Amino acid sequence: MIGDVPTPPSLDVRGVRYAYPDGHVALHGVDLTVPRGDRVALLGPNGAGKTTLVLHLNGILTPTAGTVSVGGLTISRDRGTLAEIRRRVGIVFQDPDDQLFLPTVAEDVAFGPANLGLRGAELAARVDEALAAVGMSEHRDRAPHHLSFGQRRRVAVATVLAMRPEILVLDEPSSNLDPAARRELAEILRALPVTLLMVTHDLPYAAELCDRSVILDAGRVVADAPTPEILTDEPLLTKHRLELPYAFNPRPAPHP
Ligand SMILES: Nc1ncnc2c1ncn2[C@@H]1O[C@H](COP(=O)(O)OP(=O)(O)OP(=O)(O)O)[C@@H](O)[C@H]1O
Repeated sequence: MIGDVPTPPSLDVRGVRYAYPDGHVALHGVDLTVPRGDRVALLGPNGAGKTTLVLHLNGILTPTAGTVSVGGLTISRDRGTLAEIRRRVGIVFQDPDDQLFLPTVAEDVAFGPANLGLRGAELAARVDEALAAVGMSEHRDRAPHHLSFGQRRRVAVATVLAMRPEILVLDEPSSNLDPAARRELAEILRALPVTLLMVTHDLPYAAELCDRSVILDAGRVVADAPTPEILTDEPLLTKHRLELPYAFNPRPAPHP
């Protein structure tokens, strides 16, 4: 019966190994499953392989061994499959200016769904929905380069949301934001009803947004546990060059 078919995970990475052309092995058999609706932080020191893993999630890199599936669809070099994977995996890169290149905010947000063939009212609805989700509706007719960095990052998130992705992948979403913009973005991300994988060095951000954290080090998953458990394991953090800011409490008291 159709009702009994289990929902495939949003992301299923199985035994992914990757060697760069110069022979450097950046991933040594990574397994990572993210069920639909989960929010996972991907932590790890510089050079751990986080970016290399992210570049596998929409087929920019092809694993030397292993598989990556998104919502049950396994990535292959087939053009139709790759196009569908790129719709399903919304990656927000660290520099919003890599994702914004049209004269207005609304045009940038419309670009992806228009490429999917959406037009007219359907396209307009996608743009409205994505801009509303990141609180940027009133800036729709402005030039992206006239916005603040924090606003540009929110628009970059909207360009990806407009594709209605299966999973939203964020690379260092809190980097270069001032404290207010950092908090505003956290509130926006918390309210989004999407599966989320967030690469970050900002451990309090992981604690705020993700129930679960995974540590990658030297191309291997070395920990995968509830975020409060990871952030209170000082030997684990030290071993993998992760540091909490002074006076941060990873287990805040519940609200009365
Ligand atoms: N094009 C490349 N050719 C060869 N080796 C590379 C290439 N890109 C990255 N590497 C190496 O692969 C390893 C993983 O790099 P990666 O950028 O994925 O790490 P990261 O965890 O994202 O680091 P960071 O936190 O600094 O962004 C590193 O040892 C890096 O030097």
